[in-house]
Amino acid sequence: MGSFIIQGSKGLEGIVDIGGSKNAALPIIASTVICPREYILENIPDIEDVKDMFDILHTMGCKIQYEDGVALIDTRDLNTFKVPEKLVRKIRSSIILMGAVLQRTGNVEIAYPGGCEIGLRPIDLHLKGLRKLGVEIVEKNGLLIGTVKEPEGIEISLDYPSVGATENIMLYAVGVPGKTTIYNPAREPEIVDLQNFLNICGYEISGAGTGVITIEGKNIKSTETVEYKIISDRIEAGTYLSAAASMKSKIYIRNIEKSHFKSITSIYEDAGCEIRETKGTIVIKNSGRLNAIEKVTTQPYPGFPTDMQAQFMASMATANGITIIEETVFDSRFKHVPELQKMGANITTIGRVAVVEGVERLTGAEVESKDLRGGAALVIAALGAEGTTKINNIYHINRGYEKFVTKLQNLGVIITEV
Ligand SMILES: CC(=O)N[C@H]1[C@@H](OP(=O)(O)OP(=O)(O)OC[C@H]2O[C@@H](n3ccc(=O)[nH]c3=O)[C@H](O)[C@@H]2O)O[C@H](CO)[C@@H](O)[C@@H]1O
Ligand SMILES: C=C(OP(=O)(O)O)C(=O)O
Repeated sequence: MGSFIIQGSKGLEGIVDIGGSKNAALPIIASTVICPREYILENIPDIEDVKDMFDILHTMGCKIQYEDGVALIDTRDLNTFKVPEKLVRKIRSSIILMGAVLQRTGNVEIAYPGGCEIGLRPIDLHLKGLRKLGVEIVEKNGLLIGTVKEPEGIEISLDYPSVGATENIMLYAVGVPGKTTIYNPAREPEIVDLQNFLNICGYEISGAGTGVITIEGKNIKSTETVEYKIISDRIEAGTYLSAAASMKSKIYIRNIEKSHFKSITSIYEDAGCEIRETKGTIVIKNSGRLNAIEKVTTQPYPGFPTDMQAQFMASMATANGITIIEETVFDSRFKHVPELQKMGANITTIGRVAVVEGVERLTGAEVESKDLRGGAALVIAALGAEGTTKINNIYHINRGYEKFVTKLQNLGVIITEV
């Protein structure tokens, strides 16, 4: 599964270029199956999850070429409504194919999805939404079998602003006759990107990023090639920001949309970092030990993202004072805590609350990455630790970070992948 070996250092310096957003690219790639045509997608990150999504589409008959961040996808020869089970179980976004394949073929056969093990992660809201839109769904031998029966636009109110459920409903509803309205949808920038992409394809969606999304069902006949550029990854940007903030550093983070991660930058400013923005670039400077933040609670967008909780915790592990971190989005997202403790962090958890008492410095140790962001948190902890850290099981990290080793090396980090 591979390991990173990281030498603790005194600080980061240099420039890092942020790649395309994992959580925007995956549903957009999935949505190319809805309409049989060719697509040219730019800024697709070179990460394991994207490779798995390509494998799924390829297995279903689509043609894919990928080079230098550009994917050419041809979905005209999709030849099945059965989504390959093994691959579906590897990644989270595979479930979005449920809505997309149903819209294309009227049927779907799909397993429960994989992704980070950070809690229960049910898909009841996805299924409830699709059923309301006229899809019959039964479960057989662990597979979900969906058939379009009476498609009709309707009002759907989500009990929770689930990212995946919002996307799945959008992908199916684009071609459902009539008007579908989603109340309390997820408002993440990745949902706005999905709306923008679908509208360029010719569909009619409005309201993404607000509390109501409206979809006018349309039957697209166009075969014209669609070109689209994916937004940059706010969580990747936030991860480099956390890394720089954890030590005496000055780095330039390029290719970002600052408005997408205000909740992250404002917390690091409160902790004592200097953050400036010029067009598309952030300069972050930290000249001393961070100040602890009294309390941070993860929330759906525009709140502080759960996907930054672990990295933030790693920063606060050496801050001056006590930080309380509450995880409200997922029920089991503290698997990095015992690993940080092995490095000398003083963290206590009570249910979904972690109390982090900053220590002067962490020490290198052999630790294990249990999930994507927890793994990134261990890298951040290792950067400022005394001595060498070995992080095992880095598969999880490579699922979501493009050229992680090279980008860190460019910032002066001594890191090798073995
Ligand atoms: C590939 C992708 O885009 N992944 C992101 C997506 O995951 P994902 O789409 O899985 O996250 P959701 O927003 O759906 O989940 C948020 C919460 O809602 C619950 N829930 C969700 C659906 C459902 O049917 N029933 C239910 O109870 C989940 O268990 C969880 O507690 O959004 C999360 C929240 O921002 C991010 O951490 C993930 O990085
Ligand atoms: C939880 C994450 O990913 P996924 O939903 O793909 O497991 C993440 O990106 O932090």
